[in-house]
Amino acid sequence: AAVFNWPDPLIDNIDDQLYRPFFSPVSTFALGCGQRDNTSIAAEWLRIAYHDMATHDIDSGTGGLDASIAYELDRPQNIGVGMRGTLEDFLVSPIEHVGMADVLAMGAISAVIGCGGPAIPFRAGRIDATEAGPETVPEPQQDLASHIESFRRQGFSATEMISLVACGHSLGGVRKADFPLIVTEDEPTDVKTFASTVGFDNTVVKEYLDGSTQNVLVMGSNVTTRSDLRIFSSDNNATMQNLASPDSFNQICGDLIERMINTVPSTVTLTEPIEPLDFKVTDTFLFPQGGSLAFLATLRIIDSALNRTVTLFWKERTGKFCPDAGCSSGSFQVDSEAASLLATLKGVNTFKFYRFNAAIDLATSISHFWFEVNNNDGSTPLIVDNQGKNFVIDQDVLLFDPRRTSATIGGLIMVAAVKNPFSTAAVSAFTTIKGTTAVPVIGSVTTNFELDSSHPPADGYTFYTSPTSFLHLNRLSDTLHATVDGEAYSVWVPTVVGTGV
Ligand code: HEM
Repeated sequence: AAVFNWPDPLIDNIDDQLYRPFFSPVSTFALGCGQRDNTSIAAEWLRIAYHDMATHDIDSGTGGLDASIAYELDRPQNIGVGMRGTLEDFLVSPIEHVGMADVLAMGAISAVIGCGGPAIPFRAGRIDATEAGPETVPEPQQDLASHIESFRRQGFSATEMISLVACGHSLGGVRKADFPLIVTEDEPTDVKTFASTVGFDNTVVKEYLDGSTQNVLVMGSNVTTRSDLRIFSSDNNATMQNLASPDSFNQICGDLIERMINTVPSTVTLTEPIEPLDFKVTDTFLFPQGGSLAFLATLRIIDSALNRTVTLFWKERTGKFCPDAGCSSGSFQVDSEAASLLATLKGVNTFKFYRFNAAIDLATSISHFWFEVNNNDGSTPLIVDNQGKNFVIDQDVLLFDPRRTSATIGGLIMVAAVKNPFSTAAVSAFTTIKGTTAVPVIGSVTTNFELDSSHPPADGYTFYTSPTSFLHLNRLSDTLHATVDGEAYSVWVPTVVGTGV
């Protein structure tokens, strides 16, 4: 599994989206296989992942799951309200380090488990395309040879094609409004579902084999568009027979959908699978306050029956202030939070958040920190120190100041603290901003900060603030950058609400 070397905004954020419910639509909207548009949210999420991936060309190594679908929505092959609807579901989910392509891939995993299917490992690191890919999504009126060639180009054999289509068509169905030549006028429903059950299971296979299927791509009156029939029967039903066992259906579909979401351009390298982290440092803030440096930090631990105490330790950046064992502070608050469905499928039900608020000596500052976790059961306390490397604070010159930052009706007024600049520092924020319903693609903007007239210099720091023209309301994440006395600094600001943290 992927190792979390703090700070790592990519793994940090993905872990939150996958394993903390209510952090992101990704882990919540598709729960319970909830219905929408006469089919399910999950069906819409799974279909878009396939269509986005279907631009892959194994021969040239181009295309794949890269969110190019956002530029391809006007094509007939991508017709359907679910496509735009899904991108709208996810408008709030990307950040600077996590693109829409990773979000679509997480969505596919959530769709499958939300409807009772298998848990699929998630690897991160997809890169969003900046333009449309080729028009290579298979369509129902094409012949079998074209479909075999489409799937070959996407990286799947003819047998895998049969399985992947059966897996995908376990969910949802075909809309009359979008496909009037397939779901014809005489059909009583607006959506003709592929199977008689809503969940992610092999009903679509069983009903095909026993002849009771209502799948309109198998038995619809329009023979030209019976693509599922041509595909399913292309090896005399051998693959469909194999999928008739629920276990092999789950196994094969889990593996193939995993390969589907991991189909990316050859220039992209994905991380190892991201499992729930045993120990995760989160919500760290360092800023000058009342004669010292306030240091807020949280250690998230997978909950167990143990009655733990956790202590934060740190060492000075310059000079001597702390005892040899390090300065220390106990947690002031412990919160519990239920884990997401995906986490529970991996045996993790609850997280505990040990929160710290330490006052750091201003003159000697802080260079690194670590934690001691005591299970209070006689065992040796565990040291949590970023795999032996410590949690290193790389600089204290440019800091994000959450307490001087304020939320107004117009959005966030961000404040950065710069340590003792000899000359005026050039401070700016690189802000990732939400796409819109019309253009569901994330963007970014760089904003120069101004000397903060409402916060005079204090504790050896000078404050800079975002101008009122700052695009606050659409912000997804920020990195602050500054040039201070000729040196460049940056600080990653995780998505937080403005005041007081
Ligand atoms: C030859 C290949 C395929 C063809 C011709 C095809 C065709 C179609 C058509 C015409 C629809 C109806 C869409 C709508 O009305 O909104 C549909 C729905 C769907 N397809 Fe496919 N499909 C293919 C492969 C796949 C694959 C490989 C997957 C995923 C692994 C997939 C997943 C879905 C899902 C989940 C839906 C339901 C969407 C909803 O209810 O909103 N399809 N497909």
